[in-house]
Amino acid sequence: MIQLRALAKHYGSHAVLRGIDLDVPAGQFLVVLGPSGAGKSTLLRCMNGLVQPSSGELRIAGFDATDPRARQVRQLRRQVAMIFQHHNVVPRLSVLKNTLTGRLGQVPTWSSVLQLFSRQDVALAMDCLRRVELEHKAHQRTDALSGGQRQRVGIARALAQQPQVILADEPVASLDPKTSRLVLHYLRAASRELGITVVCNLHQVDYAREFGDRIIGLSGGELVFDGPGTALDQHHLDRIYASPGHVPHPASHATATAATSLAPAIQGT
Ligand SMILES: Nc1ncnc2c1ncn2[C@@H]1O[C@H](COP(=O)(O)OP(=O)(O)OP(=O)(O)O)[C@@H](O)[C@H]1O
Repeated sequence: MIQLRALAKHYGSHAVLRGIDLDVPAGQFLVVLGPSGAGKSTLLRCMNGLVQPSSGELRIAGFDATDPRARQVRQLRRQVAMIFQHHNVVPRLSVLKNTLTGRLGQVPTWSSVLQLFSRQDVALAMDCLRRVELEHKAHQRTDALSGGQRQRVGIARALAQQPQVILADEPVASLDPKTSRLVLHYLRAASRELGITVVCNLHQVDYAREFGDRIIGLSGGELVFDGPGTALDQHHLDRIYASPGHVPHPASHATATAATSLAPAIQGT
């Protein structure tokens, strides 16, 4: 589903991604760990065509994601949904309308401009809201929801797009542990039940272990770990968060350490 070969990204002399090789099969829930500045967001942005790699190959959902032509990028983005840390929902719109915006790339331009959605689109959006247990909020304004509920609307909107891939960039960064686990549960259900490939950037090691089918660790733009959560031991964490020559961001290192020590508390929520 996703293939990267020697993928590199430089900003001037700053190498942000240094030759990443990766194959992600359909339906896998892949977690990307790494300290602040490791290149996690840049990797996701390359995957949806927001950032042009400097060199290397990147194929995703059958598209060449390094092809900058507008039509190619549009087609790629139909298959690749994004979920952001700050959920990016439109507060004044209803929950249902926000979810329906996931259909905009799939409907003719005239109906997207007029925001005319078919009965099938509305039924699909309601089904997506049911998947995140928010169908009872469909007609409420989105700004009446909590942060966690808004992130669930963000997931419903991504599902309404019927993508092959969901890219989630720190989707639980500003949520409490219980809500975070709920949001990750819905994302994992999307991969298990709908076969959607999910690539999810996280700062919390425990969530990565609990939810990821597979974890990769980035450090200084290099892939330094690739395996299941059970194989991710302290040695690997040291390599990811404090590899030689890399000065870890204090906050992200603290998050990794704190998350590890929070394990029993989180299990109980
Ligand atoms: N448009 C840009 N121009 C110049 N440098 C950039 C640009 N975007 C990202 N960078 C740099 O690339 C590096 C990696 O950034 P990126 O956002 O991918 O890291 P990250 O691992 O996602 O960090 P965080 O966990 O803090 O979000 C950083 O040093 C950042 O400053």
